[in-house]
Amino acid sequence: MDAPTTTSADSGSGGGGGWFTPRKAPPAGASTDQETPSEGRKVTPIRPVGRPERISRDREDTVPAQSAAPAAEAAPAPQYASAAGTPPQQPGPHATARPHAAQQGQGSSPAHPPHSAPSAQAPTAPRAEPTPRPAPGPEASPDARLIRRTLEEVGPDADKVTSYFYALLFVRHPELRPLFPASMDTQRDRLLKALLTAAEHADNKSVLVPYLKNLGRGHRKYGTQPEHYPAVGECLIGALTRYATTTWDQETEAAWVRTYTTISQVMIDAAAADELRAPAWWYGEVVSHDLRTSDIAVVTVRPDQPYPFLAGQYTSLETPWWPRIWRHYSFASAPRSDGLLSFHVKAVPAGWVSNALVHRARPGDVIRLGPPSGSMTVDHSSDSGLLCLGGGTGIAPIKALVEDVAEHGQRRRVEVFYGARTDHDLYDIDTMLRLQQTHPWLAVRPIVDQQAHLQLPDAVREYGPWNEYDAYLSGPPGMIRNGVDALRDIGIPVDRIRHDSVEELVATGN
Ligand SMILES: NC(=O)C1=CN([C@@H]2O[C@H](COP(=O)(O)OP(=O)(O)OC[C@H]3O[C@@H](n4cnc5c(N)ncnc54)[C@H](O)[C@@H]3O)[C@@H](O)[C@H]2O)C=CC1
Repeated sequence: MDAPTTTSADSGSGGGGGWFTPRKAPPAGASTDQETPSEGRKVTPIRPVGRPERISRDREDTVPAQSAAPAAEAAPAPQYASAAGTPPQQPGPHATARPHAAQQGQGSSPAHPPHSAPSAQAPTAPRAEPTPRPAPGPEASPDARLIRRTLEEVGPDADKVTSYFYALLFVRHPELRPLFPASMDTQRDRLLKALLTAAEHADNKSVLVPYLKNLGRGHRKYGTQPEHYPAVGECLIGALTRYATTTWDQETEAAWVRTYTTISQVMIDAAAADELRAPAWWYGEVVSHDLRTSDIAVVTVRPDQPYPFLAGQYTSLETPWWPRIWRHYSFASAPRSDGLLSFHVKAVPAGWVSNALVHRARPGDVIRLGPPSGSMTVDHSSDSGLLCLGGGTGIAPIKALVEDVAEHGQRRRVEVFYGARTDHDLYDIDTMLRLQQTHPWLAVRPIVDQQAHLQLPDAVREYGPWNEYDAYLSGPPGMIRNGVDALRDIGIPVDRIRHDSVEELVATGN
């Protein structure tokens, strides 16, 4: 599924001098346009580069409840937490728990941005728990060591670096500002964070390259073009120059330029290869909207063209009411013969997209879909059982996995633990029990916190043995974190534990 990209690991590595110049011209006719089914293509707001595909699912970034429009600069608190404490993860919204990884400033501080720049004090990325930065090992390359030294210095000023970076970007390249969401609060540090994370792991090519390819492909929907990358890189260096005052020197700058050049080339190549075979986005017309509880809806859409994906994967959605704000949701069904796609959406307090999808979307509305992503998929060459933990709306991809096993006609044991806080929150239990009735190899066990007096992961310990099972976890970050611990405790090897990556490449040690 990966694009046959050139990773260009050494592109631009001939020295820290020149800036990266995109190898490929922007694809001819590759417009950033969007079309509505009836209106033809029109210009789509784009986002230049570098938002990590952080899984937010229905736990999306939020906006102050009173905001009528996403214009305020006050930052909402994104809710998706990092999986600190879990093993390093493969980048991508799904990861196994395998313990692997997962500016031409030239010393001069750029001019201060005007005060209208994004506030430095606003909360930025989800940082539910700090993830310690891995110390550069003795085998770290000289560039990696310099980069980590910079990151260590700017770490305490992360918010300021973020604000300064965007201020620079928008002051120096005002033409890029309309390409970002009107309010930058929910997303503003994703770009920088992705770049810094990638740079930090520059030595770990086996993890980094797939991560960047995915990032590059995912950025097609924003309309990212190769010529945006130098602008971003320039401002990245500008921001680092300003805040890494004691460690920044020519050598460090050269290391950053080389690393950023490599990062951007991998992303550009991946996007270009993807362009040959898939659209940058799909339109999806809402064909049904089933309000299951006061805050959970099952939304089914019909894509405007075939949408290939695998059970267990997820996509990103943009509603017409909040342009350029994308949120991730898992496919709640295996691919269907009628091509329809379903999503389970929980409206979270002050969540922009989730509230729109739950409370506003109606049949006939048209949303946009990004490409499918994630690798929490079933290995059909194996006959191991599947132990699935689905917490809350995290049951959505688990249901898709069950359907996938059913369609492949195998008789593998599938044990689903469906966790919820109250009975009422088991909004999809009827579907799951129907599946259980149909398939003798399937067991579904609802675990309600209030009744069981224990949380979902602990309930699993009371059953088993699980040593012949592959484990799949889907739900809130805390559940995944505790679930991984619980499953490892009961002897499931970490390379058989699969779950959505709560934050790529940020887990300890990757
Ligand atoms: N909608 C979708 O397509 C998908 C959503 N998700 C994620 O699933 C989550 C669903 O949220 P809600 O429905 O509000 O779930 P919730 O907060 O009500 O929790 C659901 C279950 O997880 C357990 N749990 C929660 N925190 C735990 C912890 N710290 N340790 C152990 N167990 C814990 C609870 O006991 C409960 O059984 C969101 O974070 C969402 O991002 C994940 C994959 C797909």
